[in-house]
Amino acid sequence: MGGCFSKPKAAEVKVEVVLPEKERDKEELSPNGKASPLAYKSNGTARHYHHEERPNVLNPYTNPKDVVEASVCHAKDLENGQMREVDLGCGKALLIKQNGEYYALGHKCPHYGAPLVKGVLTKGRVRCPWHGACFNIATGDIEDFPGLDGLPKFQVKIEKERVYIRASKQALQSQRRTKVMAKCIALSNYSTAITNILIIGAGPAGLVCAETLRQEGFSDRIVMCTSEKYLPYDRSKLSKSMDSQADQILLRSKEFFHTYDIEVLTEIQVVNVDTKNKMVVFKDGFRMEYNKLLIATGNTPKTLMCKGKELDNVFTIRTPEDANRVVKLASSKNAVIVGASFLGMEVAAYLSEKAHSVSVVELENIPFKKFLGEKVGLAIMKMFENNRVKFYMQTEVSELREQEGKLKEVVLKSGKVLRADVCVIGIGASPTTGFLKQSGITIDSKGYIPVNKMMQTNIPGVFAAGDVVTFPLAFRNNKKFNVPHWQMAHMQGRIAALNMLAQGTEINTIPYLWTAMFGKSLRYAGNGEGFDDVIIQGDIEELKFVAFYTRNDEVIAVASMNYDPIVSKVAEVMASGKTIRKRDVEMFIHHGKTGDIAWLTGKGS
Ligand SMILES: Cc1cc2nc3c(=O)[nH]c(=O)nc-3n(C[C@H](O)[C@H](O)[C@H](O)COP(=O)(O)OP(=O)(O)OC[C@H]3O[C@@H](n4cnc5c(N)ncnc54)[C@H](O)[C@@H]3O)c2cc1C
Ligand code: FES
Repeated sequence: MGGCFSKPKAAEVKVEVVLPEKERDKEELSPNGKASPLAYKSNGTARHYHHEERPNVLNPYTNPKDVVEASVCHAKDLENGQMREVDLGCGKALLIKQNGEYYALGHKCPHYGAPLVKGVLTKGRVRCPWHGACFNIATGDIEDFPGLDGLPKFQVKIEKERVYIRASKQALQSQRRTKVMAKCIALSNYSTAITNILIIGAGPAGLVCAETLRQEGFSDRIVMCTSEKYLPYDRSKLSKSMDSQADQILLRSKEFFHTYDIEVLTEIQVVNVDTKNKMVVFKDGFRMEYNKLLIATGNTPKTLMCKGKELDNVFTIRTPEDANRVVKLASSKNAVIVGASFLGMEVAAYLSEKAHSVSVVELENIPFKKFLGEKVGLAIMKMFENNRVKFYMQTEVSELREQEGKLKEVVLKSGKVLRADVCVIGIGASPTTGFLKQSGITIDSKGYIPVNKMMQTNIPGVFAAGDVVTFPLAFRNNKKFNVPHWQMAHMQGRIAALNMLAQGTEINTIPYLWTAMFGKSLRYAGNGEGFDDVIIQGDIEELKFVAFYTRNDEVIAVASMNYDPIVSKVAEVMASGKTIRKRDVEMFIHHGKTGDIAWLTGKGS
């Protein structure tokens, strides 16, 4: 077993930290029903923080040298509902006016640094134009994902009709704020075998769950385990910047986990979960008892079933090593990608500059046809062909041939033989739930764990989140979907944590996804499963468009390229509970009549 923490001491005391449900409800919710910060003691009682014992937060305004105050504009320069990037001399801030109030926050999205001024301002929050993270304008807190941190919040005052911002220089530089978090106070509990919260999986769902627990003041033991050898990292980069080393894409540093007492056990695989005895069994025989459990084991890439599938130089992309090795092997050589999935196409795009040849083999006749429709799929295919990628469509692999133990050729059912020094398989993935067969946790026919809106499984105290679940998607009439996106895993991890603390919080988010190929990003919000029409605005040939996916009379998803921030706008309308009608979009696009969708009139950039 590897780990962020050294192997813990032997168990001495078993500490019961469960609150009776009734008491929990009373303690954990303030009279107005909102959560308040709690600390949990190891004797099983819960208590609110005393002011002076809240985890250390530096007051940014104590030392005048660390603070800058600047007049940034005239009060009349900003209308209600407007945002503006302002310069304080040693850094910029985002100034917002809403309902007559001014707010100042960090101006860059802490996820990948998008300029939030180009995002979407709605009631009380701003949504990032790139991948849809949302920030509360009054607190800077992150309310929807991706990303882990919130925005720093700055002081604003109006004096003689001028707007002044007072900000910590350090916060202006960092442009991010990690939320106040509790630490573990259950000192006597560091046993090998007992934890309060056990999280299986150290992807975004697991990590956000652990962080949310600490943010909410949970101060008992949290153990997160992963079969990989790294602390949580940004897996979405593996197919977009394939030569990234693991330490360049870590989501949090080792020090972070130490500081907040989140134990991460690496290279350790859970092989069985005994829900009756609240215990998990690891591959090496090690056992650990838990009080509450999160299953966030993601999915496992599918492999080919044909001859030669186990050859060297045949890969699925799951770890930094996979990605790094593919880049090395493909350099000036022949690469074959099987499956025109998001992953396969991102890999093909990345390798097209490095490899001698890149071929994509796909069962369908057009890439992304089911997901994005024919027109968008064809336009993307053309972009690939213009970049030297060759497609072999409506066929599949019949054999992978070797020479001296290494891949040499990919033989297609169509009879075509492709020279191949490396082959990447991107034909989908299945939920990693095989180890749960004996657990009593319900698994559906496709291997997913069905959960309710609170991420609860059929077993009390056992939660599941991320790629491994199906859950009721509120905006699609609570039909159960599996949504294997980076954003969704974050949100579900958060909801699971809140409900481990009995906060009764239901998931209500709009799925948001992105992909990047040849320096162009495609953004997507909603859930287009079963769409029956696509309405496109813009220039699809130039890849500057927005596509609305409709079912009956309703817009159920939107995709765009070079048309920001339209997808974030649509996501905000959907998040507000409003239905976007197909006829309104058509009226707007064909006749320029905005009617009910005036929000759409700010065209893309
Ligand atoms: C190459 C690639 C690129 C992607 N790009 C994008 C993108 O651009 N946009 C997007 O929205 N999504 C993208 N995705 C999807 C996104 O990464 C997933 O939706 C997300 O990682 C799911 O998070 P998760 O926490 O559910 O699981 P994962 O991130 O898959 O993590 C699962 C964790 O469980 C652990 N685990 C599994 N089984 C066990 C076991 N038995 N015992 C112990 N530990 C176990 C694993 O080691 C891992 O730590 C991409 C995925 C891949 C593979
Ligand atoms: S840069 Fe803002 S969500 Fe990604």
